[in-house]
Parts: sequence; C-alpha cells; structure tokens
Amino acid sequence: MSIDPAAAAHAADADAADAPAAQDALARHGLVLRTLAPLSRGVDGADPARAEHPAHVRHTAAVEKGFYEEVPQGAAADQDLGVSADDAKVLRGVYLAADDPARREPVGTFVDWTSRLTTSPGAELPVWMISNVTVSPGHRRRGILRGMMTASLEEAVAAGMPVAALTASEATIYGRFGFGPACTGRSVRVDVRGDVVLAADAAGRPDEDAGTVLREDPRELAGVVEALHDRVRRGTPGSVHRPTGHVIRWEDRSAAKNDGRGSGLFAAVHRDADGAVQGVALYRFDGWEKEPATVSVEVFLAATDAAARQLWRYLTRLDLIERLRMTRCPDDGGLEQVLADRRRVRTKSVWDDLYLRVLDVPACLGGRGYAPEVAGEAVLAVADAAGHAAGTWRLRVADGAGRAERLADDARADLALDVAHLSAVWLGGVRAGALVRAGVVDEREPGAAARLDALLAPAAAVHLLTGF
Ligand SMILES: CC(=O)SCCNC(=O)CCNC(=O)[C@H](O)C(C)(C)COP(=O)(O)OP(=O)(O)OC[C@H]1O[C@@H](n2cnc3c(N)ncnc32)[C@H](O)[C@@H]1OP(=O)(O)O
Repeated sequence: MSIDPAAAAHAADADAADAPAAQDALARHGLVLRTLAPLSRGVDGADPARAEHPAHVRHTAAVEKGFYEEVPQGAAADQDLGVSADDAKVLRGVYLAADDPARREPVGTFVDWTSRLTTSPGAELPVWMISNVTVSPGHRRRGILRGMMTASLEEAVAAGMPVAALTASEATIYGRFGFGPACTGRSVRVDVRGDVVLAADAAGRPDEDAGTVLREDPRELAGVVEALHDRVRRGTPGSVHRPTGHVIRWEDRSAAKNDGRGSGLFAAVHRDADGAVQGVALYRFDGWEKEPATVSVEVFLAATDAAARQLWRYLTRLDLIERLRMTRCPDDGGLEQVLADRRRVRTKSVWDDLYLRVLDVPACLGGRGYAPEVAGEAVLAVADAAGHAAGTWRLRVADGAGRAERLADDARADLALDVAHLSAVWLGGVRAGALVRAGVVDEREPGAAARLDALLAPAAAVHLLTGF
C-alpha cells in the first residue's frame, strides 16, 4: 500500500474530539467526531497549501454541498483556506469510523471560532461563533448535530466563553440547544422613481458641512471599509467583529468571482468636511435585463447620522435607477424616517437573524451597559437542559452597570424562563413581556416582565451588521 504524504501529514491534524458523551452517542451509529486543527498562513503570508490539508479541503466541500452550493476550486479554494486560517476556525466533522478524513468527506460538519460581540454601545464580550452546520442527507436525525453542538459548547464553556452565536437556516433547530433569536433582520425595496426627497430636506433642515460622496473602486479601498465597520459595529449591539470573508467581499477580491479581478461592485464613500471617511455604501447594478432597473445595496455603513443621510441622498438619486434593494437593513423603522415619503420603503422580508446562547449568566448580564437612569433588580430562574446557565440569578442594575449573582435554586424568582429566552432578551432586542404573552416565559410576580424590559432596554437598535 502506498502512503499518500498529504494524507499522512493530515493524520496528525485530525483527532477524535475530547467529548466522551457525544462520542459514545455517535459510536452507536459507527460514527466518530473529529476536530481538524486550525490552519495558519505560511511565513510569507501565503494561503495554506491545499495539497497539505486535504481533510480541510474535503470538509469545506462537504459544507458547500450541504447548502447546495458550488464547491470552490483552484484559487477560490486557496482563498477559503486563508480565510479559515485568519479567523482561526476550528473545523469539526463527524466521519464514518473507518474513514480517513483526508480521503473522505465528513457526514456532519460544524465550524466554530472566537470573535467579539458588541453588547451595548462601547461594550463587548468574547463570543463563540458557530457556522457551517450540515449533515449529509443519508445521515440525518441520528444525533449528529446534537453530538457536534454538545462537544462545541462544552469546549466553549471550558475556554471561559460567556456566550455563543449563530445565524440559523430554520427557526426551529436551535432553541433546544439554548439559542434564542436576539434580533431580526429585514430586506427592503426602495422605490426611487422620480424625485426622492429626504425628510430633513422637506423640513427645511438640509445638512450643513455635508462633506462629499464619491463613487470609488472598492478594490482601491484596502482597509477603509473594515475600519469603518469596526467603528460602526462597536456602537451596534448584536454586531460581531467582521469575519475575514466579508473583508474580501467588501474589497471585491473574491477569487470565486471573475478570477478575483472584481465583480462590478461600486463604493459610495462619504467623507466629512475634514476628509475623514464617515460612511460607505457598497452596491451593484442588477443588469439592464431587470425591470425595474435595480441597484442592490450590499453594505451600508455610516458612523454618523449626517453620513447616513448623505449616502441615502446619493443612492436615491442614482440616474436611470428605479429601485434599490437592500438586505440586512436595521429593523427599527429608521429608514422610513429618513425619507419624506415613507411609503417608498417596502419591507420585503423580516427574519430571525442573530441567535445567541448565554453560557455564563454573570458574565453576560455584567458584560453590557445599562441606561444610567434605570435602577432595579430582577430574580430569574433559568432552566438549561445542558446545565451551563441553569440556576436562580439576581440581576441588580444601578449607575449604568449590572451585576448578577447566583441565589439558592429555590429562591423566589420574579420570572422563570429557559436559557433560550434569556438569550433572546439579554441585549434588549426582544421583550420579555412578549414572551410572557406568548406563554413561554412564566411571570411569577406581577409586572416583572415590564420591569426586566425597562432594565434591559438597549441604547441603540440591536442589529447584526454582518452575517457569518
Ligand atoms: C448555524 C448554521 O450553520 S445553520 C445551518 C443548518 N444546516 C442546514 O440547514 C443544512 C440542511 N440541514 C441539515 O444539514 C440537518 O438537517 C441539520 C443540521 C439541520 C440537523 O442535523 P441532524 O444531525 O439531523 O440533527 P440531530 O439528529 O442531531 O437532531 C437534534 C435534534 O434537533 C431536531 N432537529 C433537527 N433538525 C431539525 C429541523 N430542521 N427542524 C426542527 N428540528 C430539528 C431533531 O429532531 C432532534 O431533536 P431531539 O434531540 O430533541 O429529539
């Protein structure tokens, strides 16, 4: 038997994960959970070589097939490995026990890595990010997702991570693992036929020192969008530090499109009177075949209200364009207020966007800001099937800060709720009162949900700027 040097090199990378309970459950189906070591770039910064990491390449292929996507080839595959290295992604895979990860694709995939989550303007916590969850059609409903999730969350807790995050393909999958939807996203269409007037202009309050908006080439804006995103996301609860894949898209460098030579993305860059970049919209034309003539706004970032208004003036006045499409528009009604005619904005869809999973209750409740004028306390009895957040906790809020302490399990609680619901209300984007009315949270003291909502009210709309 000949030895494939690439497979041999990889064998050291792929180890059975140290998660005995999950392994036992999978072993009953002849399966094993393995973790592939994170990749690193070469000394010269080069993408990791595909030939040296066949198990990672096969794992990535399984993910793409799991979402019915094309498997990246050549330079695009190299770029994917580079992204994985930059984010220090941990690839978990469930394999048939006899299979060599370097030669066979896993039947289950799961990727996690650490990032930073804005919890309130100016405050952030480390976050355990989860993505690329797939199970091959022939192996569904045998506990593969459960095994991977259990192992991943146990590792997150062991690493001291306070919270985990994901975005979900279906709303019914992750509640059982303690995840709750913490904010919604929405896509909108804006009718820009004729003269579009901004509300501020109609009110005779045009922006003074409005700066300039110039059309620029995203490929010549290295680092600019990334830096702006970082400023904006630090003020946006529910947003995470940019995943590297987004930086590549922002700079139109994706090797999967047009061999990395650019894909027709435009940048509108707002600079203030001092020349500092305060806003960027990235957009592309949907083509002359499409009616009405449409521009898709793929990214909209504004660090100031004036920059946002200037970008909307620019976008709504693009010649020959009749409609703007925008996904991941904040679901706070803000855009409707910007335009004099709010009916130009039509919400196309609204979805449960960021799912959070509290792992450490004191770290989460103490790791966000609170309005300085609110003070009070709430005792929460939290149920958690996995045990991580279970217990009765007293949150005390005063002087803009919160502190949570564990009480005896049988201490009298104001509200009893599952960790998925605590995770949903934590940042203030979902109201506990709505969950009580829905019959899923138990209000044990009259008015307790309204009091908790007042304590948790967010200082800015909870919104996920970048999917992951
Ligand atoms: C973060 C992300 O990446 S989101 C993307 C998720 N992936 C996809 O949507 C790709 C297509 N779907 C799949 O690959 C699979 O069906 C998965 C990953 C959703 C589920 O994988 P499976 O291995 O079949 O799940 P598993 O057998 O571990 O089920 C665990 C539990 O979740 C439940 N469950 C699994 N899938 C679903 C679903 N789509 N809807 C509702 N419940 C579900 C199971 O019934 C089971 O419940 P129980 O333990 O309480 O009895």
